[in-house]
Amino acid sequence: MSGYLDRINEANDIKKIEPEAYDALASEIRSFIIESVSEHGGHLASNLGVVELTMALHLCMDFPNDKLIWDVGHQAYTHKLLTGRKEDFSGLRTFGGMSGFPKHKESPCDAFDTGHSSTSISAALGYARARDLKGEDRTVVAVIGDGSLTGGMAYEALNNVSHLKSNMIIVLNDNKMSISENVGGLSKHLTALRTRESYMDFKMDVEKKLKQIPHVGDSVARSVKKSKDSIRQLFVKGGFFEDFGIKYIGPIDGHDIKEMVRVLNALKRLNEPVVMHVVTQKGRGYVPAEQNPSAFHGVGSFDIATGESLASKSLTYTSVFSKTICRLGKAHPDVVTICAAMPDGTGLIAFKKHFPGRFFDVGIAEQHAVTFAAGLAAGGMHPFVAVYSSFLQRAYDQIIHDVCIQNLPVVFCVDRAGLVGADGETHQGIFDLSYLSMIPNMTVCAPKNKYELYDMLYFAYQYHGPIAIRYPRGSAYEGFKNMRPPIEYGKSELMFEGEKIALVAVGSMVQTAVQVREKLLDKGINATVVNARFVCPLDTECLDRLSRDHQWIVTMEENVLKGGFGEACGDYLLAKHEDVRLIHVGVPDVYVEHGGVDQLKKTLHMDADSIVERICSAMSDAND
Ligand SMILES: Cc1ncc(C[n+]2csc(CCOP(=O)(O)OP(=O)(O)O)c2C)c(N)n1
Ligand SMILES: CC(=O)[C@@H](O)[C@H](O)COP(=O)(O)O
Ligand SMILES: [Mg+2]
Repeated sequence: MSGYLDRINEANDIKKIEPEAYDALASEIRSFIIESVSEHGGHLASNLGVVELTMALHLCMDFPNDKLIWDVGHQAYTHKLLTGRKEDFSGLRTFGGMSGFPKHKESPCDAFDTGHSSTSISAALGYARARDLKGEDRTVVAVIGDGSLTGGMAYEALNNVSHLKSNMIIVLNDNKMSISENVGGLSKHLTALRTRESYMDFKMDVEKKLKQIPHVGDSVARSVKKSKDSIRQLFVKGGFFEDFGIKYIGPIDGHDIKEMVRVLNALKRLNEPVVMHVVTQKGRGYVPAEQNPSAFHGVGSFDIATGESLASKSLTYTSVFSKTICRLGKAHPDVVTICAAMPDGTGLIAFKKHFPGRFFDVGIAEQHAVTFAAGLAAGGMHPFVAVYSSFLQRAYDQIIHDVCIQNLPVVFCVDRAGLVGADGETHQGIFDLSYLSMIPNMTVCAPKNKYELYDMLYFAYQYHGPIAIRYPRGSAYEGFKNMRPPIEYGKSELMFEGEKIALVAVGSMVQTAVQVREKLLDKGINATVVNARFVCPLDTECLDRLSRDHQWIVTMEENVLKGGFGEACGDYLLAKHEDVRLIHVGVPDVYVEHGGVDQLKKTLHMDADSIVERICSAMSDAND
């Protein structure tokens, strides 16, 4: 390998690389990304697809003055490499190491932090307008994928872009894929744009027409005006964007650096917004990812030679949900399922296979997913919306306005609830207990193990109102198989009866509570353990009983403390039982960065050892 990548130590260094070496640099970048991701895990296929596009953008932009905003941000690895962060890949997505997403605090070249989809056009428009208002000179570019363009926010932004007419470039990175197959009318429209005859005409014509654009010389204003007319000839008429009032150019080969550089340099001189449609191949340069981009969208460590995962395979809560929802679907023809572009991640892919007519992937459109579910429920179906906790944040008003006020029977299957690990602060599912349990008519519950998830899903089908079941990413706990009393609405489960200290835990923290109990037993303390099961409504009868028999009540949840289970218990108990002493274990008032879940729990003092230490020290303080 000739070490072109080694010559890139900071932003803009790519401009020193001779054009004949661009292909070699691209292939070095690909090898580097494949190696890093094979070790640490990460978003492989999307990153491999945008190597040339990122190089072209870096050749035309001046960092950090110019602003490049990546939608979702899962495809920014080449951008990180080209802005001097090669060494940081040794800590990619690990605790204290480099994030897998753009982070302004990591580099001034990361203009805007992302993680959730469809925000880039709004943010870029904000940057462009701020530039105009302040009289600054900078290029602003948003890069949005075809999947992310299914999100409603993108259209709200395009509507505003069309109105404000600020100078900005929207690069539409079309790889014909979301995480899974892209869906819907937009996807069909992009296919039409890609395949219409003018694409070939455009490719043949582009060089000739660009040559007609005069160089920006002494009189910038005059030549810009002239060049605008020439550039205008390149735009293709009649597509969605044109109809929306925004210029459209493309489709352009997203692996042809020189062509993209020529077009970008021309577009920079325009004084209005433009969509540049590039076509890329997801997973390019790594055969297993090219063949199965969905499987290599987000991966754990894997063997480069075979593409086989090296991560240990265990039964996940997602797969328990997946199997259970299929059983429910078979038994009950009114069961319908909805996901927002996550059929694989949520485990609905099996339901789709068995009941294609009752499965709906609505694209990256959580808001629509929830109101669509409300409509289905109003129309007599029983919808199960499977969604990640952090993405459900998008649909807050829809949960209240469309589901809960009407008390409709929608089941929210909230996956990735709690700490998710390597994706970090944008993806931690640590707010749902707070944001859901404050809504009137909403029921919120969390299973302690795989059996309880099964039982809760069946319970949710019988229950006729809005109900959320939240469960974590990763392995399903298989312990306490024999502790399986039937689910009773709003009732907790007494698992171990002790004295003095009661540990009242939610979902994933039940396992930790039992570990705490064992460690306390070693110290001669026999603590009670209660599995809360329901966060909303609270089992106040149980809380009354516990506060009569115990001096300490320790609440435990994988959720922010603010507005969470502990706070709700505290509000109830302190009003009624003045003597009871409370300890609340949960996520403090901070954003939790990326890292292994166990490591994060230690750092947040949510692991069994830290909790025991805290209990012992609180007890000894109280005795002093
Ligand atoms: C609000 C929200 N919902 C879901 C996701 C999960 N997600 C991350 S990337 C992605 C697909 C994006 O597709 P596209 O924009 O085409 O990018 P590609 O991966 O194809 O490069 C999805 C659904 C998310 N990040 N944010
Ligand atoms: C970028 C993004 O939002 C998704 O790809 C997410 O990283 C998937 O997370 P899981 O790995 O938990 O499915
Ligand atoms: Mg895509």
